[in-house]
Amino acid sequence: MNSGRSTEEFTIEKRGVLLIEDPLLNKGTAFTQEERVKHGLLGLLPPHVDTLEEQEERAYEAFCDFHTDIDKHIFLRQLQDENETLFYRLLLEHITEMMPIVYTPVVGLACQRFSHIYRRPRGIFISYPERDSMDAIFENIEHDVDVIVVTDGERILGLGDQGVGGMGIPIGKLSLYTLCGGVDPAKTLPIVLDLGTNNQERLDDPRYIGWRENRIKGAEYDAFIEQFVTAVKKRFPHVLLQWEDFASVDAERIIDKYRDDLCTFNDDIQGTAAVTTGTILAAITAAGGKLVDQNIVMLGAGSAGVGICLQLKQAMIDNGHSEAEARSHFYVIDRDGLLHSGRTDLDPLHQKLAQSPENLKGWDCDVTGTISFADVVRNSKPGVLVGATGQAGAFTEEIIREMAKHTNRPVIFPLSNPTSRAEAIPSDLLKWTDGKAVIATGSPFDPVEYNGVTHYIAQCNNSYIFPAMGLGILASRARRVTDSMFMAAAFALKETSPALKDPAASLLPSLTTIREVGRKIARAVAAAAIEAGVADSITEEEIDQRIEETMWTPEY
Ligand SMILES: NC(=O)c1ccc[n+]([C@@H]2O[C@H](COP(=O)([O-])OP(=O)(O)OC[C@H]3O[C@@H](n4cnc5c(N)ncnc54)[C@H](O)[C@@H]3O)[C@@H](O)[C@H]2O)c1
Ligand SMILES: O=C(O)C[C@H](O)C(=O)O
Ligand SMILES: [Mn+2]
Repeated sequence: MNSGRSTEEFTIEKRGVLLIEDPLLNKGTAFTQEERVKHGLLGLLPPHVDTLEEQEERAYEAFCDFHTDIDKHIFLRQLQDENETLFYRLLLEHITEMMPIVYTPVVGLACQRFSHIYRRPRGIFISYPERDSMDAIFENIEHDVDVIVVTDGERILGLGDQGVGGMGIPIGKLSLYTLCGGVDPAKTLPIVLDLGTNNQERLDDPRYIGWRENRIKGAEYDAFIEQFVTAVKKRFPHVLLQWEDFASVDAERIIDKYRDDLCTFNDDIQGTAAVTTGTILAAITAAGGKLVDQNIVMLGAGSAGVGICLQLKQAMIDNGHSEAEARSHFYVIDRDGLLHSGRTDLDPLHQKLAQSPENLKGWDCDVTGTISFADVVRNSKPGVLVGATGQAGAFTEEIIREMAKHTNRPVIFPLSNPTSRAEAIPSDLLKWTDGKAVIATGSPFDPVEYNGVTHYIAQCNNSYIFPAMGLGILASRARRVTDSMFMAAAFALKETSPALKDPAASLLPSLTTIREVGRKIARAVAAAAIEAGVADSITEEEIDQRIEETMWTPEY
């Protein structure tokens, strides 16, 4: 196991104040007397020598003294910038309480308030006017990097364009790479591409610390991305590059262009698809059903919605169904209603999910024009309903009651983040379905009591996938990221579902077991990478050994 890092290795160069100011090396009050003498720390620290446990207890006490989520977030981010070992130890001890503070939903607020709560830099900022200095920017990063998460800040959760404030997302996602996937924090790099913002509130804010211009789009945008990918490949040829929270049209174009060019994936498309496929499979299996017997309604046809449906469709095809047969089970709805082949406005990607007119015969509405969400639910009688719209309240009482009329265990996933953007809240869904709904949400929700029964709400968030994906990729040294690796991750996740053993349990395992779940998914991902020929062949034992070697644990 890769635990802590040896002070010996690093302190050759860093002594005294510089050592204490490096969050990757700092131990604060836990530097031993011997280390204090050796590394020029005498007098720079109070006399008592703490253990990591004592430091963690003090930090937790301080955390509890903050009463708002944003203050708690600021405290934890500061701790991360002071002492990463302590930060991760604290998070591991209190993962259920603290993950929502460093990640979804509070990270959304932190992005909105980024320019106001800013303390010190982390990662790299590449702004449009500095586009010709990318190589110089990367040269300023002196350490090895295994994983980059990059955003351009245009679609931050369901909160829209946050410009440079989007940096909160790569920082939060990489914290989870370490917390959940055991990736060494010293080998991670958050990046924001600052191509301006069209958010007028940010542009008008005197505190805004991004490039104060409207967004660059079109050919200039594509040229900038090309420069970025070229610079990444030059400086870190083997890095895993994760794209996060780009506007749908850019997200899809970018991943299509670069997926065979370096080790890369888009989390909103592929990570979300895998977690949702795994969770839906768990829900259906727990209810004794089969995927191919389900009609699936997807509200929202952006990165997440399309990614999810394409992976589920592939899972049906892998199970022996024809493409047309598999497609007939999906009812995907965008702002203009159901995607169907009678529509002339569908791009090639959406055409892959368009319903054929034959399948709409006998519907009680006009099927030649706009077919609404209500029309679709009433006529298709879905067993599964997923929301990825970013629109709070999009799952109305009327529609949910209609769905519940036709199925015993309606599977309902309002996946939009943060909490304020959920398509419906679990307590309403249980009320409207008289306790029958099987629920998973994108943001965390407390368990709900309904008629004396406690319902545990799974958090169907790509956080169950991307950290484990990273671990599997690093352990197998995969050179590319294939769809088959995401399919393997989805099936491995499904196998960890507590609901498979106890239908009353949550669909997804508790966060307290996340590192164990991550190991299982990583094993499956590594095996799939070898199978796909994008990693060199090694035995299962070697995979396990590499996973343990890669896993970093917060210890001094
Ligand atoms: N739980 C997770 O792991 C997870 C992962 C990715 C995205 N998300 C969430 O999903 C939401 C969407 O993300 P995305 O990347 O797909 O964004 P996106 O902008 O690519 O897609 C949203 C789509 O929803 C459509 N839409 C909006 N309102 C609608 C309505 N009333 N009816 C039908 N369609 C409507 C939009 O036209 C757009 O196509 C966000 O809130 C995001 O936070 C959750
Ligand atoms: O960030 C999250 O919580 C999940 C997802 O990537 C999103 O964009 O909503
Ligand atoms: Mn995202």
